[in-house]
Amino acid sequence: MWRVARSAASTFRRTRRLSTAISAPCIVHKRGADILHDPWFNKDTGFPMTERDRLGLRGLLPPRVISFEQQYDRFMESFRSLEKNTEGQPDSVVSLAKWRILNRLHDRNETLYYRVLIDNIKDFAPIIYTPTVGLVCQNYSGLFRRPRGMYFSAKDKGEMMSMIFNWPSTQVDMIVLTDGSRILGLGDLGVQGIGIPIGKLDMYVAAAGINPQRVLPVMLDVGTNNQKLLEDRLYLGLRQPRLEGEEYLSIVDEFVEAVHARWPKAVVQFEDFQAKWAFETLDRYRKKFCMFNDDIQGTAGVALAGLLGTVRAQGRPLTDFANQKIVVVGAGSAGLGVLKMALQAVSRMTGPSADPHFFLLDKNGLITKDRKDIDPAALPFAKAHHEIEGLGLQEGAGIAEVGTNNCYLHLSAFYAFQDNKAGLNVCQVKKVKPHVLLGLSGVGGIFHEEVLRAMKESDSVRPAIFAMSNPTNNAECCPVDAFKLAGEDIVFASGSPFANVDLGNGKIGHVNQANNMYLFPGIGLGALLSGARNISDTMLEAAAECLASYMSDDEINRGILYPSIDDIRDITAEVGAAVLRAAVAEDLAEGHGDVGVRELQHMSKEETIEHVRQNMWYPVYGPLVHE
Ligand SMILES: NC(=O)C1=CN([C@@H]2O[C@H](COP(=O)(O)OP(=O)(O)OC[C@H]3O[C@@H](n4cnc5c(N)ncnc54)[C@H](O)[C@@H]3O)[C@@H](O)[C@H]2O)C=CC1
Ligand SMILES: CC(=O)C(=O)O
Ligand SMILES: [Mg+2]
Repeated sequence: MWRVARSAASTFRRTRRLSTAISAPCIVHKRGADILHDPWFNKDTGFPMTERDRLGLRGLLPPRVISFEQQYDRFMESFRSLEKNTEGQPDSVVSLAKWRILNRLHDRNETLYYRVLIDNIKDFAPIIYTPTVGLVCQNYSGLFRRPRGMYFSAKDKGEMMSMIFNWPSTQVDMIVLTDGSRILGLGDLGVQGIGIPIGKLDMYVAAAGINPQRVLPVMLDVGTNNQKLLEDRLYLGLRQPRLEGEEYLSIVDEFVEAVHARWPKAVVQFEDFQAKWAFETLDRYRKKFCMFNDDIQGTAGVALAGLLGTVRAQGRPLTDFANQKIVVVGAGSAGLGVLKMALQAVSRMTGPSADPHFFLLDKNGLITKDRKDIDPAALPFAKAHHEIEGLGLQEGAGIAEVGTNNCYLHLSAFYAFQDNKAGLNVCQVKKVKPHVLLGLSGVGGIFHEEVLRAMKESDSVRPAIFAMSNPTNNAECCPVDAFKLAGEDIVFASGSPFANVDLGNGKIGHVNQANNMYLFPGIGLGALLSGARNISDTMLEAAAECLASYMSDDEINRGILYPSIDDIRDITAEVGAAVLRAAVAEDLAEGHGDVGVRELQHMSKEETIEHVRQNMWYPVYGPLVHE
């Protein structure tokens, strides 16, 4: 089941470029300046003379034709000089300046934008995705110049079925939807959360090769409970408290039905909903539509793949996963999603009477069966009295009012945090001696010095620390401190990117990025190309298994749990194929385009991967033909 082999991945990017160098003509319904102002078709100075004649562009551009490669180089030169010119300025200023220059290109010329994004994904993902996207959302109303995506608000009730036809593209394959209620670890950002669907869909184009003309970022604005935003005169969303209960659900229902009516085969990804609505909407729609919740389900698969990797890194057989003591800090949509999938994995390994060693904490500390008003979703992971009394633990152990006084990157800041002894009760880590400490709390710096030092006493020869909260400032700890305080042998992963740590003597502490970006593009693409009626647990497990088995033993031994982001298209092709095959095997597939189910059924695994690759869009200037 858990294959350990690397595909012929590294050759993929090169061959893909060659194979798409000649692209099919694209029909445009516009002429002249309208084309120049349409980022889907615009080539700027790259329009050849024949096209300038055909499309009424002669005279609207300077006479010299500049090649795609020259345009690419010119953009990269501008980007590099911006980097140079902003040297020494605060990180937030530099990050926003980089986001602006990329966003301007996105607004003007999508082909060039996606080419620079794909070719420089390692440098640009932190700008269009976490962490900078968080800053962009926080400053959205001020940064706003042009709309992107669609906005459905509580004031649009009864109108959504007609509004959906305002979207200019005839076909939509992927939709990412948020209500802005829990944006990364930044809380309720109301309409400003639209930056997240935009960033996620940029990753879909870059990683899964979804055609950018077929993606739709959506904001469902049902109000906000963020007082600061409600009082901000520039705030662009509805100035009203969030809708609740049936009122809220009726808005989501109406939107989902409108989408389904126009694009019945579109895959809908729910993103960054507060936990109660994340679970409720997943439950409500997952059997009716082809949808998934990325924070619950995508994160779970990525975390599980990483957790299985840590078992391999300990030199243990994968079945030893059932014996791992895992402390999860954060019992929201992400933390519960991870534990649910981990429990399923243990059950597959040991049978239905599985008794995993999971400990779950939320802001009120350790969750036990004594908890009053326990969240039903947390109940399967709540500890019974007899399970913890021997450890000297009790309900709420580790309870503390944790300030969100963020302390990252610099050890001195962490030490400052120690003055506030609140936070994760170090005794728990000392008493449990976990193999894995995994944070999905959204609370920056909560894995403070004492906690990290206590991980040295872990029962594992290779303890793992996953500080998965985003963006950077909300990470539970930074890798420099983790390697310094918990020991050089740890395996480390964070949700947002950090640099590897130089441990001296030529040794490197590898920093993994445990982010759902390694799975959601493949889940969406596999679901789309299979034409799945819905996205089942088996399809999600197939995605996680594929990621878990992608890394070689040598990489795992070096603490490398996930592929480089440079290989994101390759891993996405494999994950997409695994999801597609699972959909076919489960009889959920209906086929896509002119490839029917029977054809999908007859594809070998390698043929499926190749089929997925061949269906990835790649940015080149194709000939434009006026209708
Ligand atoms: N790396 C990745 O791929 C992903 C990371 N995340 C990150 O995970 C974080 C949480 O996301 P959700 O679960 O959706 O949020 P959520 O709001 O649903 O859950 C947060 C949980 O943390 C708990 N918590 C808050 N303060 C705490 C404290 N001091 N000690 C212990 N627990 C505490 C809360 O009680 C709650 O159970 C966010 O920062 C998000 O960015 C989420 C999804 C994917
Ligand atoms: C990565 C992601 O989905 C989150 O932090 O919410
Ligand atoms: Mg998310």
